[in-house]
This record gives sequence, structure tokens and C-alpha cells, in this order.
Amino acid sequence: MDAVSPIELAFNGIAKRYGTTQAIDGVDLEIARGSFVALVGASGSGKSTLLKTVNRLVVPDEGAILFAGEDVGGLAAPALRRRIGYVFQSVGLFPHMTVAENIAIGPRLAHQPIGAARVAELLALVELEPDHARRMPDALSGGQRQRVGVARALAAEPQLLLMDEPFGALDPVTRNALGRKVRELHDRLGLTTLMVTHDMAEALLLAERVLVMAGGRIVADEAPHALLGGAGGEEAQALVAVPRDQADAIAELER
Ligand SMILES: Nc1ncnc2c1ncn2[C@@H]1O[C@H](COP(=O)(O)OP(=O)(O)OP(=O)(O)O)[C@@H](O)[C@H]1O
Repeated sequence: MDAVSPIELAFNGIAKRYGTTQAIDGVDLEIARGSFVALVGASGSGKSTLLKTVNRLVVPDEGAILFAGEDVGGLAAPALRRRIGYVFQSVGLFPHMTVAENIAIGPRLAHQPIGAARVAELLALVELEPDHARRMPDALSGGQRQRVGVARALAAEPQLLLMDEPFGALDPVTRNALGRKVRELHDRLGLTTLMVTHDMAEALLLAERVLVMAGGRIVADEAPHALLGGAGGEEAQALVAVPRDQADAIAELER
């Protein structure tokens, strides 16, 4: 990505209230095409709500979101969602469908079905075996299910990938491997990726830009190396302190 990358996503004055809770409190943000952006912050700070405004699972009270220059509020939701891959923590695979059927569901519903060869290609992308296609979701490990979730999100060849705590339920080794895999796919497929995570270490390692939310606002917007150098203010530095303190404590144990 370079300085002249076009803007893939622009949030202009986004606000969303639930009763007395101001979930999003005026977000202005531009995300460059091809970038991998992490959204971190305390529980309840508004990360998921902000992410869901992009694919219209949440409709903001105020403001507009431009996706490749088009106002998402003016697009039909199914057409919009076909251009956006969405991966979330609980995966949401249909239990009564095979892995192949789960992967193919989006294109099928859009009347653009994909064949077995494309399913096999998608399985290979996420490093699953061809014979996983015939399995039912409950015959997979959590990590394998999450890989199927990523394959499903990529099935319609989206240009934008939204991920909401995609690796949250996984063990640390699987989490690390799948995070790296997703970053590699992001690069290889030329995606723009917006990932919500609780884990600052994951954000620092995978993203090139880290946004910190607090109270429905973006309070820091920095590159990982700048955050590690002390930038971003109090909220951001409190989050950076967690993996740093852990690394220090482990280094201490090794002495
Ligand atoms: N559908 C809803 N109805 C009522 N309140 C909601 C709804 N969705 C979110 N909220 C509230 O809006 C605020 C922001 O929620 P959101 O899920 O965006 O936070 P988050 O940063 O993603 O949190 P977490 O990290 O715990 O997932 C919270 O106070 C939450 O309780």
C-alpha cells in the first residue's frame, strides 16, 4: 500500500445510540484500499457496532459510510454483503449442511453458484483438506470451523473483509497460525481488511494501522511501531502495556 491508495471505506460523522447508550459517538475515518486495520478497545467501546454499520447489520442514526465511493445506505443489503466477507467469533456455520454447502451458501443465495472445484480451491486457501468438503461442521475442530468461516467469507471474492473477534475462541497456537494465514490471504488477494480484536498483541502483529476505541469514539489511530514507541495516548498505551508486560515477565522467568 502506498500514500496514494484510494479510499475503500469512509465513515463520515457516524453516530449510533441504543436507548441511553451512545454506542458510536461521532466517528470520522478513512480506510485506504489494501490496508489491514485493527480495531481494539475495551468491551463496550463500540467496535462491533462500528464494524456492523459497514454491512448494514447496524444502521447509524447519523452520518454516512462510503464503500468504494458509494453510500452503503443507498445500496441493497444483499448486493452490498456479497462484496463484503464477514467473519465473526461464533462462525455461524449451518449445522445441517456439509462444509462444502456452507462455503457455497452465499454465491448460491445470490444465484451465482460455485462448483466443487471452486470449493476445493477455497479449502486449499485456508489449508483444509479436500475431503473436509464432505464433513459436517460438528465433525471439525474449532480452528477448522473458523477456517471454513474464512473460506465462506471469501467465496464470493469480496474486496472487503470484516472480521469481528475472528480468532477469539481459539487456542493460542491455532489463533496465531490462523491470524498469519488471514494476513497472507489479505496480501495475496489484495483485500481491504477491518478486524475487531480484544488482543493488542494480535493487532500489533497483523495490522499496519491500529485504531483504539473508547466510549464510541476513536481515541488513537497509529501504526504499530508508533504505538510501541509510546504514541496514541493513555488508552492506547494501557492496551500496549499488556503484551509488553507479559513479554517482560516471560523474559524475567528465562533469566
Ligand atoms: N443491539 C443492541 N441493543 C442495545 N445496546 C446495544 C446493542 N448493541 C450494542 N449495544 C451497546 O452498545 C455499546 C457498544 O457495544 P459494542 O458491541 O459495539 O461494543 P464492543 O466494543 O464491540 O464490545 P465487545 O468487545 O465486548 O464485543 C455497548 O454498551 C452495548 O451494550
